[in-house]
Amino acid sequence: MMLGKYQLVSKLATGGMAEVYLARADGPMGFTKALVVKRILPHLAEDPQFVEMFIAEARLAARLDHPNIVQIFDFGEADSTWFLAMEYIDGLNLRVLAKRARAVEVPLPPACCARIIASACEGLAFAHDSRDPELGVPLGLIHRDVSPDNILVSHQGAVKVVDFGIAKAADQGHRTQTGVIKGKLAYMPPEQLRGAPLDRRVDVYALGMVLYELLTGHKPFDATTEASMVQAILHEPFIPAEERQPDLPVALRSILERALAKDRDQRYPDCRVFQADLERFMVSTGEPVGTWHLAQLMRRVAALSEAAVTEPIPGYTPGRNTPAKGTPPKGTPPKGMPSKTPAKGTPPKGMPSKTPAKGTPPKGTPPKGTPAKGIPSPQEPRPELVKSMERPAPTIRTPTIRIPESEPHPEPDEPSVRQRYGKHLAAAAGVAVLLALTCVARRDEAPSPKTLAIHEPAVSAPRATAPAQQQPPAPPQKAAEAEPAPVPPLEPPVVATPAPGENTMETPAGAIASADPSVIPPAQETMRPESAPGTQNAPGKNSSGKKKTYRPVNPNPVPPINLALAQARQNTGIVEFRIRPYAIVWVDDKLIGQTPLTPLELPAGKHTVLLINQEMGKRVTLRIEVQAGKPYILKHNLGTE
Ligand SMILES: Nc1ncnc2c1ncn2[C@@H]1O[C@H](COP(=O)(O)OP(=O)(O)OP(=O)(O)O)[C@@H](O)[C@H]1O
Repeated sequence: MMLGKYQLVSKLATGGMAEVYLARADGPMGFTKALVVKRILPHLAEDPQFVEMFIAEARLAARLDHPNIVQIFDFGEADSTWFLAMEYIDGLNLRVLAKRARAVEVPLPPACCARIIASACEGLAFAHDSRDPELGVPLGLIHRDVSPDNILVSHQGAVKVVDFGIAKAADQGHRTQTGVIKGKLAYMPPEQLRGAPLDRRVDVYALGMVLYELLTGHKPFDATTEASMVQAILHEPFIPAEERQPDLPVALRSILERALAKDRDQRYPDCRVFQADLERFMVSTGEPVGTWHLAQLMRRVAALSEAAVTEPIPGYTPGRNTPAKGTPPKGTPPKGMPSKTPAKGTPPKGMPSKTPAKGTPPKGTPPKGTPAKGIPSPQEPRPELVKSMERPAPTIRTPTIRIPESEPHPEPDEPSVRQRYGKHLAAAAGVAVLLALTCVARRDEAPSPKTLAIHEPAVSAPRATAPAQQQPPAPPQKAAEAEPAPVPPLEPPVVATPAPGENTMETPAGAIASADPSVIPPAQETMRPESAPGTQNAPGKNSSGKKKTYRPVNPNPVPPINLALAQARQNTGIVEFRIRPYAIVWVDDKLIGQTPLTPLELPAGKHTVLLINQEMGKRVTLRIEVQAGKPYILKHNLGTE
């Protein structure tokens, strides 16, 4: 789906007033860029107050250029709604990070928690100190909605504050309704609940709440209702963090006491002073804790989460018992699982994608919670890269491609349906009350090397694959360990004659499927490398030695793979992706799109394919080698990972 000039690839989250999408911008000469597009929820797009708030976010956030604040690229109106385009953060928000860490029993080290909050302090302090570029006067900008959802940690360990949606500059005070509470209740200091004028200390308090949660895994109050939460924030002392976490360093207890003081005069006066205390604590530990350490933490959590999710689930029935997004199945032993190769780099560079096949889920609407109907059971075969060609090929060869490690990959956040504590405080006699509030995964060590079996498709006519389908696939990891050989090129392709209604994605290893037209998307385009026809270039490079770029080919209608091949250039091959149940596909760090996709034209040579299924918590890296003039079908069942 397009929004303005942006291709929306998949939804990352639905917030209180907007939807957040992973998106891609395509430019001339194959230029592409992955980014995030945030657009006002349809039912709010006609509400002038929300539109104004959204536009205010754009105006304010666009002024902020700081490493700890998500950068805004663009802002505009399209399809009767407003949107923001911003930097894509390849990582997790703190809510998800803490949840996943808990699920796999990876403690968040106090020093790492301090590092995260100190970095967020730095970003917020920058915002607080920002000045009008023309007048030079302080803007009086405060965030007012700091929460674990609005602080992101990238896989590279960068900490970024997002969502200045309700940020308010001092000079905009007249535009804000008196008594309206915005932000998330649990993170609001007393003065915000009382509807008092706010200053930067509101963000100090909220950050203190986030720190408390990171350190203890709990909120400082045990309130179960909004009213009791308000009561507790206003009048009750918070539960001492050491009661929740007895071994909490004393210095951090003191820091929490000061950050969470009900009386803001007793609180840190600003985020810089707060940050300074956190930095002192980190220094006192005698160990450095920086970006690299956060990246390590992210990798560990991601790796264990992935391992947990991929553990065979007793009684698992695809389509019914699918574990929650990013949540390891109950009973999965989290300890002792192998850690995975660290993620490195950021994949977000995109390239044009394709149109979904008939009868397949549309882009941006991945199946919720459960795999698509017909997903193979976990016992079913490992991924296959199956070549195809329009002739029967009765024999099967299974050379393997070793996949030495996982590559960095984006791990889109879990879609969150959060409550927006939106509205209406009735402030009365010092006690305000309330509220109509609503709206709402690498490898540290060498992982088991993955092997991608490349089968010379033994495909005869429509249904010649039955015997092979009954064979369980050989464990590819073992094969890889035994054969750490260089990646072999793929064999000449074979395309099977389709059988009506056949879905070949479950075909076991060694058996090539048929090229069922129903799974070949009638997409609008494939990709073609920007290199001179007929030239043989180094893998990943064009004839001038520069990094390859890609451009869409085959305008409407898009041919099936064999036709795409016929139109391909001499030094390229065609790869079709058949991924179960679906995945966001990156090739060579370029975002392709979400399956189903039309066949992709790739330069001959080796390529890295990254498959991400956020709902299943899966991030799989595959290495493939493409030969010029040949079509391939990359089959992978994430359900059997
Ligand atoms: N630039 C980004 N890169 C990656 N993920 C992002 C980005 N911006 C937002 N997200 C994801 O989307 C979620 C919601 O974002 P955001 O808080 O900006 O939306 P919102 O609609 O303003 O939500 P709310 O107003 O309810 O706080 C974040 O928690 C994060 O997981």
